[in-house]
Amino acid sequence: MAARRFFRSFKFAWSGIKTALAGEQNIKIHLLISLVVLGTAYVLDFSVVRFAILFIVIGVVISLEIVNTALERVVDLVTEEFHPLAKQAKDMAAGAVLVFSLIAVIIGLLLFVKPVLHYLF
Ligand SMILES: Nc1ncnc2c1ncn2[C@@H]1O[C@H](COP(=O)(O)OP(=O)(O)OP(=O)(O)O)[C@@H](O)[C@H]1O
Repeated sequence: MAARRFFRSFKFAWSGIKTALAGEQNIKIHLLISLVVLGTAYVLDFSVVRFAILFIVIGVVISLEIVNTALERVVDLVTEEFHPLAKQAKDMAAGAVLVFSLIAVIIGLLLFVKPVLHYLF
């Protein structure tokens, strides 16, 4: 019973990921960039710890994008009229994505600048 409930929840979660991917260009772009970043890390012979950091950052960025998309859907469900609270909710969710995206860029620079320079020169 518990296992069946777990697999049902997993199916719904997987369906949510597919819906977000189908409807959101941003998430597709994030996935593409993530693959390029992981490929580059492989070429640069990154350590396990560096790969783990990359996976955490990629996971958080994509998860935040999905939560942001879910929140946009809920706001649109509540009102299609202009409402200051709808604006605040959407803008704050977008702000959360932006905050972590900036952190991700800083982490990326910290991880990649030295190895890339070492690889090139
Ligand atoms: N019902 C609303 N009332 C007031 N402002 C809104 C409303 N819906 C959207 N907005 C404003 O317009 C902006 C764009 O809204 P939209 O729904 O297109 O989201 P988006 O951030 O562009 O999403 P997407 O990632 O799908 O492009 C929001 O960030 C918000 O500032």
